Amino acid sequence: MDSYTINMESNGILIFTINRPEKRNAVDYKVMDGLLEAIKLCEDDKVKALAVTGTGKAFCSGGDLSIFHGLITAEEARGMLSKMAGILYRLMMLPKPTVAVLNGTAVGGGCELASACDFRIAKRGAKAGFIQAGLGITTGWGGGTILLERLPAPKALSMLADGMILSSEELENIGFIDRVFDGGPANACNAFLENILKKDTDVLKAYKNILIRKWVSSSVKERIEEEVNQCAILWESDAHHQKVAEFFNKK
Ligand SMILES: CC[C@@H](C(=O)O)C(=O)SCCNC(=O)CCNC(=O)[C@H](O)C(C)(C)COP(=O)(O)OP(=O)(O)OC[C@H]1O[C@@H](n2cnc3c(N)ncnc32)[C@H](O)[C@@H]1OP(=O)(O)O
Repeated sequence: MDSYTINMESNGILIFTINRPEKRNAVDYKVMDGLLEAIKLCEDDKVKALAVTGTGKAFCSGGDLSIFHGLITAEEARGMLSKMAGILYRLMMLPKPTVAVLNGTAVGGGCELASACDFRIAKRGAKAGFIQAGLGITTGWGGGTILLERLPAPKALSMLADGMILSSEELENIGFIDRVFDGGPANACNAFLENILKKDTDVLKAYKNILIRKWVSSSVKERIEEEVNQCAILWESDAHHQKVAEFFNKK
């Protein structure tokens, strides 16, 4: 089974779907490469917007712990964190509208992936939370820096530091989710983007470029690199490795 699919819809939406439902769509290196492939495909003028979603009952459960648990030292973790942070930076800076379609649960790095998109819509009943703090680390893919660009600081900081998993309605109240939908993710995504898709691609790019210029001038890239380093240092702590071991021992 492929770890991801990429589909071009006739209305101009390129849909990237993580297809690892048996691991709740955890991100491994193949998924990272798939995201890069989708970002590259967005250079085509036919693509007006990018949607990111997941198969099954989860959107994304963050990094694949069965693989990344093997990264012990800060140096080992830094390579993986830095790779995904670079991808999320490119996703954030994509000069086209992007939407994360939360078909279900998003935790940890799954929330970082969602944050890197311009918009987030969630199926009613979906839950999401930046659970990293409870694992003895911070966000390590740049998601903390990105979230602080999306939400007012107190809201972003409470999501990050509380590390709570919130309901779709709570996430909408806090401003993390732009719309809660009922029914299928594909229809919801089309409906959410309907008016945007009617506009000229150059207009959409111009608006996105206003944001991109702001992020470049406020050194988002450098701030993300600092976040990666900070997380790498916490990663090698016994507290972190113990928490991950506890997740697997719960079975
Ligand atoms: C590493 C990068 C870092 C960052 O920088 O942000 C992070 O992402 S830290 C966060 C890492 N993620 C987690 O800690 C989440 C772990 N998963 C869960 O808490 C739960 O699975 C869930 C996402 C809330 C879903 O719960 P539920 O629907 O009840 O499913 P199960 O728990 O029974 O899981 C089913 C199946 O999937 C495997 N699984 C789930 N998440 C991951 C993961 N992140 N990595 C690897 N495998 C994962 C889980 O082990 C189960 O497998 P089986 O027992 O073999 O069926």
